[in-house]
Amino acid sequence: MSLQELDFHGQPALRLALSDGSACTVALHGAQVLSWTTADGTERLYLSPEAHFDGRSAIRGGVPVCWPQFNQRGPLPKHGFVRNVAWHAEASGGKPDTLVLSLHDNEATRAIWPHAFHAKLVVTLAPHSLRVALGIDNTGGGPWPFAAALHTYLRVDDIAQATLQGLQGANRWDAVRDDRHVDLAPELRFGSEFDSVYAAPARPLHLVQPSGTLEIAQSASCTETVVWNPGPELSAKLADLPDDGWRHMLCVEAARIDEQVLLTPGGSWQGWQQLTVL
Ligand SMILES: O=P(O)(O)OC[C@H]1O[C@@H](O)[C@H](O)[C@@H](O)[C@@H]1O
Repeated sequence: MSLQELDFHGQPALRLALSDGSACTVALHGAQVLSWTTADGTERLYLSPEAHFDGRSAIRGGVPVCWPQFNQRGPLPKHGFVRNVAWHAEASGGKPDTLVLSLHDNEATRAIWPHAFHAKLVVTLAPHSLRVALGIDNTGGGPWPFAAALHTYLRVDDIAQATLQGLQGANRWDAVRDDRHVDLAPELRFGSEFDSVYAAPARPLHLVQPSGTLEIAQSASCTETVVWNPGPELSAKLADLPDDGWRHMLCVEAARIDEQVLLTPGGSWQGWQQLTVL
């Protein structure tokens, strides 16, 4: 087990490694997990080779934390502001397999969103799994609502050969077509822009590829699962993604969107996503 501070493309980051050889790297900027490798050396997360590491922009890849707003559903910057600011490393309370990052409201956050909060991201590494948990405390004097998402970019060998299973029967809002329906497909395949918000099923999803299967579980407090792949046209338009980036990634996000959380003073909320290599 080892914990190392490092410079990752000019950004301060922490790297946690287990004795079996698995490791994860988390940037303080956005408390963003940027890499997760299992003992066999396989990278499980997608990080764009054209991502911006300027200490302001959201980093394209890994696990961006979207809070307190999802996407453009509100007046705040897209996906909220915590992915655009530096968090702090905290002691992990004697848990050597865990990284803890923390963000308290400050002058800069209150200029964007006038509320007192403490956000905590707890990243727990095990030989075949990675768990990312977002905790939110209301440290102010009044209640406020929020949405949230752990916007995970999963690395895929070839999107044409990947399927996502477990969403059959789930209510879906297809954002590309602005269409609501129950998804009847036994498995999802990808080839063009895919952007949908699903009512999260109770059971984990499976990302199935010829090289193996990844199980994706999330807390019941995350009531939606977002599935996003930009496809070739949007990929070509996104400055921080290579034109063929869409072939190597699939975002499967543990989210809380439609019914926002209303957190009262002193109240706490937690949401998590767990990835397990089967
Ligand atoms: O480019 P951003 O701000 O990181 O957002 C990426 C995507 O994030 C997804 O969660 C949304 O469903 C998409 O609509 C959005 O395009």
